[in-house]
Amino acid sequence: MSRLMWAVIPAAGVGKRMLADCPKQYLTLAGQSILDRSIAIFLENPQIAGVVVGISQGDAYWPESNYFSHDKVHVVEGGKERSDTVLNGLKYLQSKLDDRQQNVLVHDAARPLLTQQALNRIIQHQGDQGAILAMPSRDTVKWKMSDTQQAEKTLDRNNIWLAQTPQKFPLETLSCALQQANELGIDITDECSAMEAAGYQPDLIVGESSNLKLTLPEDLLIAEALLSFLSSQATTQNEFGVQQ
Ligand SMILES: Nc1ccn([C@@H]2O[C@H](COP(=O)(O)OP(=O)(O)OP(=O)(O)O)[C@@H](O)[C@H]2O)c(=O)n1
Ligand SMILES: C[C@](O)(CO)[C@H](O)COP(=O)(O)O
Repeated sequence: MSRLMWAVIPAAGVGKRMLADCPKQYLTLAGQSILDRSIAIFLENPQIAGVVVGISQGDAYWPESNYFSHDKVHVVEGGKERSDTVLNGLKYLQSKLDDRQQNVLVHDAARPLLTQQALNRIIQHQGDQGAILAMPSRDTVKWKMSDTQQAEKTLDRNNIWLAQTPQKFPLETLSCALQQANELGIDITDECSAMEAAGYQPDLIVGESSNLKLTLPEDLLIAEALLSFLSSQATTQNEFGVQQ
């Protein structure tokens, strides 16, 4: 039997673009907080050992979570940037795990609609340079001129993939790649960027368009609709997506 996997969930952002009166991970979707939904997805998967959540210092909302004192949920302090929060989570795992090169998953708290099918796809993926969930672009993609609001060219969309989470990498390699990117001042918005900068070529696994990152106020409305769509699908499909 393969070893159980750890997940790091960065949840220390302020959600500026959401324009809400609390950090967006504490807004509720059908009665449950976005953060609790994200944590629950991992705890419900039998291949997950535990979850490390990055929480801001003095976060007054976290104690209200259903997972505040759950034995499989461990908390680390959030950092200034998302990558700093992730690094804190990785450092915690490095101090806890014997095999420091075991694969770990990193997933945004702000993506509460990840399905078990997509999570299983990335957990089961075999490959030595890591992997991420991503979606092929379905739009025509323009490259904008740097100085004006004009199109300079059209990119080949076959080569454009939009990054999602979870992203899966060997613990020590990812930690080194993130630290190196920090030291070199490279702008890192996901783990894969750090790995690319360190010379790796992670695999792209097809994600799901429903695995939305809740960023803007209107995303909440879309998420409510997707949630009810996914719930109706779940009652008619098994974990392999087969109609029952
Ligand atoms: N210093 C930070 C910044 C972000 N995050 C987390 O990283 C994920 C993805 O980031 P994003 O969607 O950009 O969240 P925010 O930074 O909160 O949003 P905004 O940029 O609108 O402020 C979120 O789960 C967020 O809580 C984090 O743990 N630590
Ligand atoms: C990691 C991520 O979710 C991949 O899409 C994303 O990079 C998070 O940060 P963003 O820069 O706010 O999209």
